[in-house]
Amino acid sequence: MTETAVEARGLGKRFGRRNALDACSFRLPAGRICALVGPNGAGKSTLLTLAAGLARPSGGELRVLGTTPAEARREIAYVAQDKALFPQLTVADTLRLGADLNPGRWDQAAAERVAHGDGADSALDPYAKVRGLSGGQRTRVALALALGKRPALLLLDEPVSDLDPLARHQLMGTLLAEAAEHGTTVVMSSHILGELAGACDFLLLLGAGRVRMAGPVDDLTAAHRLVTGPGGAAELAPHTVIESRPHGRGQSALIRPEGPVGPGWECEEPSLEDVLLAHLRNPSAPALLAPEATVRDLAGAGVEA
Ligand SMILES: Nc1ncnc2c1ncn2[C@@H]1O[C@H](COP(=O)(O)OP(=O)(O)OP(=O)(O)O)[C@@H](O)[C@H]1O
Repeated sequence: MTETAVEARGLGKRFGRRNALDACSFRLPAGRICALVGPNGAGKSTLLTLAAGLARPSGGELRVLGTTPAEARREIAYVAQDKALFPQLTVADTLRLGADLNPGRWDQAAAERVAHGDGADSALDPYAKVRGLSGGQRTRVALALALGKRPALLLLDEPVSDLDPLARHQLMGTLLAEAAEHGTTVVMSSHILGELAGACDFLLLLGAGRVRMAGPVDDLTAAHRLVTGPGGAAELAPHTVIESRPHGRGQSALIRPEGPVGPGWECEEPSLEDVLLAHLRNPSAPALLAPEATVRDLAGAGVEA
């Protein structure tokens, strides 16, 4: 097994004159559960499509599981936003198709756990046709197909947006268990920031097609401080200020400290959601790549970080 699940070097994808991805360089170590975050149009789905081998980059390079996405396809499962399924098949037939398409690696028990959940209330009728299922139920069938394949890399495009809270909770638990037991790498795009913190240990934040932040969640939150104090914004000038706003008679800010913060400022470590919201509100904040997310010998590759 390679120690790097996904590695992008100067990756670009253009649609006409628009850059959906532009000079993206980052590394995702294997076995991580990576949240892929960014505003609408940031390039998340484009990146997942390239990683799944369903489109080709316009520039740069993308390596998946140590090879090209096309070569790695057997090891990859991808659930797109539109959850493409055969509407005329039943749930049971869909899972049987998954077994037929993945001989020697299909895990029926894992697929059924995802499709039917824990509670009797949420269990899907195996004889129900896909076309008669609700959006969230279809999502569960698509996720069951993906997890039943026992992929080394699981790419999920907004998997939780239409799941009920119990199904979301179960899915997050399943992903954590898969990563722990089988070393599966998961990349999951989502706008539901509050739910990512518990499940994801790695983050990739995109903005306007560029990498704005990448690295282990703990390292990224530890690199920031939420500060509140009576001073003016000028007092924070030595630090990288991601976002600053008036707070009572003083100031409250999210910063990347470049040394000790002056006296009088209350300092605390922010949550992942605090860090993400501040970066989303300030698209021009300087990018941050943790060492673990940095492509090795990038200079040798002639690519800008
Ligand atoms: N097939 C396509 N043809 C033309 N432009 C496209 C195509 N796919 C994506 N784009 C453009 O590329 C940019 C990135 O789109 P993408 O779907 O990757 O964003 P996203 O981060 O997944 O957004 P969202 O959060 O809304 O799902 C957008 O400006 C979009 O309009």
